[in-house]
Amino acid sequence: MEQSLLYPVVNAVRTDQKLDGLWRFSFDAVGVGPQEGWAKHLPKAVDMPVPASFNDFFTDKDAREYTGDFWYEKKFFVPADYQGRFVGLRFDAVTHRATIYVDGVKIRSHEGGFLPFVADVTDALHYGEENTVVVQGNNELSREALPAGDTITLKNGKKMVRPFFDFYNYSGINRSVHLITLPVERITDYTTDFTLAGADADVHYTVTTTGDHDVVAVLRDADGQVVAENTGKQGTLHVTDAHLWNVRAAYLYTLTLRITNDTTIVDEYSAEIGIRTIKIVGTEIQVNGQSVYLKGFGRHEDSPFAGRAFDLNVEKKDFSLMQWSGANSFRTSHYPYDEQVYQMADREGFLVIDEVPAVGFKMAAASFLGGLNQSFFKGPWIKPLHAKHLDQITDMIKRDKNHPSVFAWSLLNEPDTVTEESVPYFKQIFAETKDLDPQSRPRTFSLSEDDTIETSKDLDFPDIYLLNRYPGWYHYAGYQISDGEAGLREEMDKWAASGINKPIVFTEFGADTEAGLHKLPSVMWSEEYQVEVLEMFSRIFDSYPFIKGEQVWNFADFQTVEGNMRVNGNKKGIFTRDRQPKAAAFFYHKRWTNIPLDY
Ligand SMILES: CCC[C@@H]1NC[C@@H](O)[C@H](O)[C@H]1C(=O)O
Repeated sequence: MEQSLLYPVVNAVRTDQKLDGLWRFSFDAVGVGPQEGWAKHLPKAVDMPVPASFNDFFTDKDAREYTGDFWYEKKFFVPADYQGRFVGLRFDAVTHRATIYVDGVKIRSHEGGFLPFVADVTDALHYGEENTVVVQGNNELSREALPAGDTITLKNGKKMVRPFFDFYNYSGINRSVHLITLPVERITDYTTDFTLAGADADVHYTVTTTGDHDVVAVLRDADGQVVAENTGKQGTLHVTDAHLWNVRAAYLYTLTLRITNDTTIVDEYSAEIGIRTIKIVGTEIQVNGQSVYLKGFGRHEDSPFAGRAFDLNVEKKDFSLMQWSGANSFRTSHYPYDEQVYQMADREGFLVIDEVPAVGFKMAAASFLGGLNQSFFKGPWIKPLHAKHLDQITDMIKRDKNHPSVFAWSLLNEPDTVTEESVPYFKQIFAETKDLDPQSRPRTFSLSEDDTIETSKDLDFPDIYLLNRYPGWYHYAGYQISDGEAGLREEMDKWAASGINKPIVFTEFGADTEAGLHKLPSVMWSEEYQVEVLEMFSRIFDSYPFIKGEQVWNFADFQTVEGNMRVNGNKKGIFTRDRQPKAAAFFYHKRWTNIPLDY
């Protein structure tokens, strides 16, 4: 668990310099790096952009599919006047694990390819001189790490991953690297929670610091006017006539936390916050006491050239298309996204299901890829896996807890929940994560086709049921789709008869579609057929009042491993990978712009 995951800011007492750009890069297939001194300097290297996945820059398959250790190096100057401050290198994400060296000195390691970590380099730097940072990365998969998979060795000695999940194992320094300096006595974390009282609101806050000086909290409205302030490392800011943050009607205040020593500012941290409440009331998802219906997408951080890298240009385009489609929500399938995504969602009033990469926890997927056919939760890998799973849930909530857009935490995607062995695992992880979120937002996970109201052993745990269902594609497809609709209606009737008192959100449904393929009457893979599948699901969503959301799979076509069921990736996108609309995009533009928020 990281000590601080505050997003870097620049002010009178904090600095943030991005080290993005071209780094030196080298594979290390035979693992000679450590003994050959690569921690100090890479003997030979190519230029590699950061942030970016390295895979798609290469033209030879050994390089694109490379599995194992890889090394990055960057020289950076450290001003003399940084001495006496905390100096850190913040990696927004290195996939899947990394060890950091400065001038040959090992600083730390980190496991988890989709969450940030800070290397404290304060005592390792040469101040007033140029320094060298080296990153030893690794992208192997295993059953005891997230996301789950296998790494095999081919007869030619080369390693290869076999993911138990359906997105390409893009690897590298996928998000920005920051050189940050902070005061020695500083703010390391803060929490916010809200209560509404008529037109007023109370902002309950706590602040964690490294010292004993007190903290002043100041809240400003969108016009920069102070609306409340309080002294104390915890307290309540009372806001008269509060302007609430609402779905697709965002309003953001600025919370400024300051450590002062008489007149001097020791440290200061400001962030945008949205005053809103999230509650599950029976089968309703309520924002500020109003029921909301989720319209939107499962997504991926995925685009041509830079792979899984965060790209602000792509993100801006994606939000523009989501707004055009009439969406109001998305799931960060299947891993926490770059912090800037949540900042955009805060500003645009989107609701976000925030998900950790606990994907592939189902041997069926492995057997689909030629793995074992046993209960995933019975394997010897479960103990080390659980530790990493808990660590990544903890850091995801620590990092994202103050975003008004985040309304639920998804702790797994499509795990095996039909075996008795899964129950103790779920019981433990849900118990351990119960109090991590000061706002006690719903915790959930998605249920695959196998995990129904009759077969799943773990239905007591989630606060919302997320269903991933594929009649019309993986079964009852083509001309048999009418059986698929009948079957899903039968399942929904069973949920209805069960007296469930929790909301259901469909977080995956759809059909692979080759853009530009048209057929009358339709056939599978045609744009016309994708619309028929989505129309079928829409009829069902409109038939059951406890269905409180539809997040179609997927926003855009995305890269996967190669396979006889993938045509250069997963083509279930409503948009193509270069973000052009298929017919289904116009279907949703029409459907969602005519569905009211409290549908
Ligand atoms: C039947 C499982 C469906 C599966 N669910 C997880 C997603 O990450 C995949 O992309 C999706 C698919 O195969 O399209």
